[in-house]
This record gives sequence, C-alpha cells and structure tokens, in this order.
Amino acid sequence: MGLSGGVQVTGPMGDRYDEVLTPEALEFLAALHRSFDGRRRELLARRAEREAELAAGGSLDFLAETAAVRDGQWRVAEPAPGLVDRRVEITGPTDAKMTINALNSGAKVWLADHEDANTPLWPNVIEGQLNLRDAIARKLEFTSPEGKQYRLRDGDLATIVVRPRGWHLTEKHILVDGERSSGSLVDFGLYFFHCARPQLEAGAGPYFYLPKLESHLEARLWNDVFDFAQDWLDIPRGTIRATVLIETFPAAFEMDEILYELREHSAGLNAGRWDYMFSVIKKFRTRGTDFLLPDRNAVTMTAPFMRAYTELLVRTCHRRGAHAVGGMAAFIPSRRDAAVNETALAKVRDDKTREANDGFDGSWVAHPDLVPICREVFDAVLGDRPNQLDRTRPEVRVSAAQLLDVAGTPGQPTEAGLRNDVSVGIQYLESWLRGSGAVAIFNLMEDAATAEISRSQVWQWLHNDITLDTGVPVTRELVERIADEEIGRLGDDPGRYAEARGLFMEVAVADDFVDFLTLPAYERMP
Ligand SMILES: CC(=O)SCCNC(=O)CCNC(=O)[C@H](O)C(C)(C)COP(=O)(O)OP(=O)(O)OC[C@H]1O[C@@H](n2cnc3c(N)ncnc32)[C@H](O)[C@@H]1OP(=O)(O)O
Ligand SMILES: O=CC(=O)O
Ligand SMILES: [Mg+2]
Repeated sequence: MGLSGGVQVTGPMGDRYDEVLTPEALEFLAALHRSFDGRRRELLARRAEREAELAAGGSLDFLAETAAVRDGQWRVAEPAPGLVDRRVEITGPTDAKMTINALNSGAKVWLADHEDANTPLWPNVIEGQLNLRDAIARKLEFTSPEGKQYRLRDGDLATIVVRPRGWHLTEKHILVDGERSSGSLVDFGLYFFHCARPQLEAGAGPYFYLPKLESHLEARLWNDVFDFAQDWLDIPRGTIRATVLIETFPAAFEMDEILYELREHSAGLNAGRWDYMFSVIKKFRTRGTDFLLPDRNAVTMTAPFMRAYTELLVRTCHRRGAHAVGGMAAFIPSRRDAAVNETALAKVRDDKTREANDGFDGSWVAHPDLVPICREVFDAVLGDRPNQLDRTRPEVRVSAAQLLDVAGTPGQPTEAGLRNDVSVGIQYLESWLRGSGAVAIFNLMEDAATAEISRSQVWQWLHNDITLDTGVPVTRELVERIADEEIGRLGDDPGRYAEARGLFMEVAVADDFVDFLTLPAYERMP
C-alpha cells in the first residue's frame, strides 16, 4: 500500500485487510503517533535511567513526590456496564477459533490478547482486529481444517477487554512520517476506531487491559491517549475503561498513583504475577544473591514478596473503589490425560481460593475447562454480590521492605530448574517464531511472560556465578550443553529449533541483557 497522509503500510494486504486499514483509521493512527510517540520514547528512556540507578546500587520505594495522592481521599469511576461482575476472566489470542471459544466459554470477561499470548506477526495483528469486529457484530464463524464448525452462541457472551502490546514494542508494517509506529497505539487505535461505537451500541464499551507499565507517568500517557481518542470520535471522556496490570517491580510502588492518573477511565488493577517475577529478576539482575530467585516453578504466590504484592494490590484497589483481578495459574487441563487434568484442576482451585479469600473480585483462567472452577470458587465467596469491593482490607499494611523481600523466597537454584528454563525457553521461542505466542509445554501454559522468567533466570544465575544444588557452577558451557541435550529430546522434527536456540542464547547468555525477548524476536519476523 502506498503513502497516504504520511502513513505507509508496508505489510501485505490480505483478504479484507482494507476493512481495518481504512484511510480514516490510518489517519487516526497517524494522529496518535504524532501526538504521543515522542512521549512514549521519553518514558522508555526514563525506564532505562531508573534501571541504571538500580544497577548502581539504588532501590525502589514509594515516591515522596506523590505522597499526597496516596494520602488523599478519591475514588475511581463507578464500574462500567459489563465490568461490574468479573469473577471469571478467560484470556487468549484473537484467532477466529479462540475468539469464538473464549466468548462462548461462560467467563464474564475475555481478555483478547495482542500481548503475552500473541506473536505480533502482521496477519495476527490485522486478522485479530477483523475477528474482534466480526465478533462484536455477532457474525464471526470458523470452520476447522477437520470440518468442525464454530459460531457464537445466542445470549450473553463474555465482555471483550483488549490488551494491546506494551509501550516497548513497535509495529514495523505501519510507518508514520517514515517512523515505525508504536505497537500499543496500533492495537489500541485500530480497535478503538472500529469497535468503540459498536461496543457502546451493544451495551458495553471500549475496554482495555494495559500491560507492563513501569510508572504512573506511563499511566498518564495512556490517559491522555484515551482523552484524545474519545475527542476524535466525539465520545464522552470516561467511556473507555482500562485495567492496569501491576506486573513490573517499579509499578508495585505506584499502584495508587496509577489508579489516580486513570481514575476517570480506571477499571482496576490486575496482579500479573509472571511478568512481575520477570521484572523482579530483571531490575536487580546484577545484584548478587540479594534478589536471586530459586527455580522458576518453585516460586509460588505464598512467597513473602509475592504475598506482599497481592495484599497491597487488593487493599489499594478496594480503598479506591476499583476492581482487583487475580492472575494466571499456569496449570493447563488436559482432555486426554486424566491425571494431568486432575492435578491442574486441584492447583487452579487452590490458587483461585486463595485469591477469592484475599478479597480479589475475580481472576484469570487460561482455558475454557477452568471456567467452572474459578466461577464456583468465587460464587462461594461472593454470594449474591457481583464483586467484593466492600472488603477494603484496612488491616493490610505493606512496607517497601516487604515488597523487596525477594531473598526470603524458599528454595534454591537447581540443575533441574536450569534444564527446565533452557528447554522451555527454546521451545517457547520456537513456537513464537512460528506465530503462536501461547503454548502448553510440560503441562503448563507458556507465554511471553513465563518465557521471560526462564531466560532472565538463566542470565541471572550465569552472571552472578551461582552454583546449583548439584555443586555445579552455572557457566556458558553448561547452558550450551543443556541446550543441545534438551533439543535432542524434542524429537526428529527440526522445526525452527536452531533459530530458537540462537535467539535463546542471545537473550539468556549474552553479557548485554536484552530488555525484552520479543524485541530481537520481532526483528526476525517478516
Ligand atoms: C502471563 C499471562 O499473560 S497469562 C495470559 C496470556 N496467556 C494466555 O492467554 C494463554 C491462553 N491459553 C492458551 O492459549 C491455550 O489454552 C494453550 C495454548 C495454553 C493450550 O491450548 P491447547 O493446546 O489448544 O489446549 P486444548 O487442546 O486442551 O484445548 C481444548 C479446546 O479449548 C480451546 N481453548 C484452549 N484455551 C483456550 C483459550 N484460552 N481461549 C479459548 N479457547 C481455548 C482450544 O482452542 C480447543 O478448542 P477445540 O476443542 O474447539 O479445538
Ligand atoms: O500478564 C500477566 C502476567 O502474569 O504477566
Ligand atoms: Mg504479562
């Protein structure tokens, strides 16, 4: 597609792409880019400065300059239609089959994912938007290669909440004035432009999950984007609602401030546990054993620093009238293996029970077969209430020291843990490169966030001279050998394992720590 109004679409135009990439929608994307991309880049630079301060021995704390916000009396907007009762939220990518299955699943909300669960391949980006439009118009249908037919059921469907890419990612197939556009603004902008009005007409609204924020200033940027977008379409300010994932270590110290910045548009906070663990490792990766996590799969939500984080999240949200939404238990049920299924259901039940008892208003599931369990657990706690915003948890007091108590996590680095990190990391990247950003590996859900933990954990152990439970030190040679052995176990199909192995070494072993594994991975995509 040629250059129009300074916008150039460099990706191929597939079937019906012109319905999404209309001149009017591209004009809107250009306006978003010109108004906000400079600030986006400044805020990314601010992230890097903060990280350098931490590497130089600094720490994280509640901000002195925003004490008035934390101490003040204010509340966020009343919950919007379709977001009052969020006891079960299913997440997943936006291909046609998953879209239909998620909307039909019986969950109250569907997080339509352009982020952790998605490889931002050009067709995934644009066809995901088409599927969302068709779903809202209730005309989305799909026939599988085996001939199984999928259609949306009559009656209530899950409320759609779209998660755009994080601020760090760009969209290389849409250039504005010769520059790559922001992945966040493309995903947000296309959905908002095409679906805001249809969603309002359907009795819901344009709703979003905002990932990987690191500060309230990043929330302020989103809020300004929302005001601009609503004015552009002449929709009242406050129509958009956004739930922010608290899934970076710095953001945990700015929960009140993030809610405050978005208060007119806020729909609460979510405890994004996997990226949170990744961020904990990343931010203090050079600080020896003070911030060292044991094996990824041994870190549970009852570790003191994780407990402090979720307790603070519920307390902060409910004090401000905002929903607190729980996170993802990674255990995936199986329709083929009864034992795997039983374990997954039991683990998920435990996880959701802890969240419901802690005061969360609902939680995430990764698979339709987990919807009934999550619903049952929250039904038991909520009774007739649509949420438990009334449970304000005034007894909760969480200090900076408790949030920072990473060293208090039970467990140690083991060789089995290292092997798992390497194998999962390579398998996940192989899948990602083929266009699938969510995949079941060793009966666990793996996505960009869980894979980030695997690779950053390897980096941290390697660069802090850690010795494993077997007495073996973590070295580059050991990681290389394990990578070869683990790939050898994966069967004869070469897939894209060679490429995935190379990418894994780049993000897990190289001295320069890559900020997000999706950055170099995206450069390998067409
Ligand atoms: C850290 C975070 O950000 S968590 C949030 C991001 N991650 C995610 O959203 C992961 C979502 N989950 C998934 O993508 C999938 O469940 C996977 C990849 C983990 C497993 O998928 P599969 O291997 O297809 O599972 P399985 O074969 O058991 O699926 C059974 C059926 O359920 C459907 N299904 C599974 N998960 C989902 C889902 N999340 N949404 C909708 N449908 C789903 C499958 O499409 C399949 O449908 P079919 O019977 O019509 O063919
Ligand atoms: O996005 C969720 C997470 O846990 O990461
Ligand atoms: Mg995440």
